[in-house]
Amino acid sequence: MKSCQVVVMGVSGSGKSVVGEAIAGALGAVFLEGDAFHPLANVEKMSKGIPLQDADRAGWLETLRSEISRYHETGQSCVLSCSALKKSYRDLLRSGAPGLYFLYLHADKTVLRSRLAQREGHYMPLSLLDSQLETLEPPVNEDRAVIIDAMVGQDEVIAACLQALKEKNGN
Ligand SMILES: Nc1ncnc2c1ncn2[C@@H]1O[C@H](COP(=O)(O)OP(=O)(O)O)[C@@H](O)[C@H]1O
Ligand SMILES: O=C(O)[C@H](O)[C@@H](O)[C@H](O)[C@H](O)COP(=O)(O)O
Repeated sequence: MKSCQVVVMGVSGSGKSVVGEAIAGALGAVFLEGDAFHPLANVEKMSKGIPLQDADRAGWLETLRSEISRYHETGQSCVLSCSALKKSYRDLLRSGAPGLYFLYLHADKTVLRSRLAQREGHYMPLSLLDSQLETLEPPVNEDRAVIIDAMVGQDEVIAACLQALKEKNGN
């Protein structure tokens, strides 16, 4: 199987973490939880309901870029969950791992709100969803980026992601 590096992207509640972990398992790839790489200052901000700005995200994205770069350089597969809301953030990640795939989990606000309202044990409050949606630049017509309908059941979303990678990368 050809190795690949993949980012599962989308706003809070779209399913990046659960879907990312599942597809990493199916591919025999390492799963990298993007949220685990935030500096404490970012977590504190988000916990207080303060949206992150470009400057807050810069160091975090740089860390993620160097993480996926290690996998690219050693020819190992990894799946990273990361909101990657703006094209400039995605381009930064691409610079660390040429050929990087993006799977964008798309869901509408009503679905996202209800999922976040039910999610437990996460620092990200529901109140930040609006700013996430305002900041989001969907990866339309971007190289190796696939838009996945994430409003269906989790297993269907995972299957659609794996199918997309199979078509693009032969996995
Ligand atoms: N396709 C889905 N259908 C129903 N619930 C889902 C689906 N995908 C994710 N969830 C649930 O929604 C919540 C948010 O998922 P999560 O993976 O934490 O999203 P993100 O990492 O994008 O913020 C979790 O409680 C998760 O179990
Ligand atoms: O699981 C979530 O709710 C999200 O992943 C959330 O934690 C946030 O989206 C990012 O970690 C970083 O913040 P930005 O999306 O504002 O860059």
